[in-house]
Amino acid sequence: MHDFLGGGIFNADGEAWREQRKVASHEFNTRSLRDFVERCVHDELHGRLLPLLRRAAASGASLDLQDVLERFGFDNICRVAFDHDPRQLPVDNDCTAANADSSSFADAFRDASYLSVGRFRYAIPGFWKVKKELNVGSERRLRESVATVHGFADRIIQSRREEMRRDGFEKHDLLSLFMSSHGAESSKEPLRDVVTSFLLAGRESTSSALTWFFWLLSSRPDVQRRIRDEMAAVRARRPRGDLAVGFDVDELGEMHYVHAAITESMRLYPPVPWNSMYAQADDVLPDGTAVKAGWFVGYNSYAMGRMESVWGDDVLEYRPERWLNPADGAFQPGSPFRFVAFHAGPRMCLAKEMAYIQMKSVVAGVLEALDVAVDDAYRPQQFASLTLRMAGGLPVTVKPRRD
Ligand code: HEM
Repeated sequence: MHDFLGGGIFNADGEAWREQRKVASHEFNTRSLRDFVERCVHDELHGRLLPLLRRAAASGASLDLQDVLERFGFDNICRVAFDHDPRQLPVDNDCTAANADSSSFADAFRDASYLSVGRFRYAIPGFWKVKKELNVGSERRLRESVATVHGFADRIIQSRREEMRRDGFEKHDLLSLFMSSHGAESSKEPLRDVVTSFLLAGRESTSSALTWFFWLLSSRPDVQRRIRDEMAAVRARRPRGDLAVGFDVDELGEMHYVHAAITESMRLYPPVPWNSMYAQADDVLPDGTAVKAGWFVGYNSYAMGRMESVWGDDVLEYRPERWLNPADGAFQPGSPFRFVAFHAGPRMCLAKEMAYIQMKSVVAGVLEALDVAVDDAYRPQQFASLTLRMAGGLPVTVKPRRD
């Protein structure tokens, strides 16, 4: 993975990492970034995703919802991360609109992440190092993919530098925010690592969460009903004559049941199903377990979300209500050390709120207009790369909403 991310801002050591995380954490929480994220999600949802689903509804054609959501996620994160539009979702049926440079970047990015993870799957650990030395097979393909990704990121950084020299720090995307706090002329490699770190973190995470969510929902009309009732109640609170399309961030914040339904789905199907950390120095965990320098420490969010001792007898049941306060129906998050889908502690996901804005917008936008059906007999096979995906995708049919 390190070859792919390079030193990675989030892989830096000790003090340097703490400082970088502080800057990033501040930027992720600025109002201007929140507004920018809201705008990007709104454009991609109402300009591309919903029109594409409506076209599928009109033609009756089945489509792979996982693929569609991954394209949506990639377009979206590229805009948020560096204000670039790779156009992986077609606009008005025009598939040729996808930018060719961006498409080869998207393919290379996907290949690089799968091939990097593949290094952990060898029967002889470390065998990939031999292949890397000889530059053969998967290691040769990985080197080529990484070169494509780096070349693309370098072009983005170069053009942003030129824009900034010309127009000043005008933009609100993450790369621009980083360049403005670190200096636009700082060396290319750390900035390239910023771009790849953000893409890696944001590319498949929300699409994985949404794919499993829509599959679960397809067999739970009761949950779908409650989501639609909540959306209708939020709309009803709008001032008369306010016909704005979609929901803004404040309205999404009022949707406690939608929040619970998505969270409950991630408990059972966490987008990052396992994770591991490398100890740079001897350490002791809070429960007294000693960890030696050079050890890997892993945790399995998928297994933790299914432990009876943590969640109770109904652990395998999809029950959004477990996240709601029975008194007022408000979402109650609980400890991040219990629900670890976003990790917990100092390395917790920086973009959790941003991810929820994106996911809740999609859920509300789709369910307000459409019915999404999955064949009852369909049993998705899990495929864990960096994220938990469905091996054969999620074939769905879409219809205009009936009720
Ligand atoms: C449902 C969606 C998401 C889930 C479940 C999720 C989960 C996670 C997890 C488990 C980590 C810890 C990884 C590790 O330490 O190895 C993480 C870190 C991170 N995530 Fe997310 N993530 C999501 C969406 C996003 C999005 C959309 C972004 C946008 C860029 C993002 C940005 C980050 C960043 C920058 C980190 C690194 C934090 C650090 O190491 O200090 N995530 N995320």
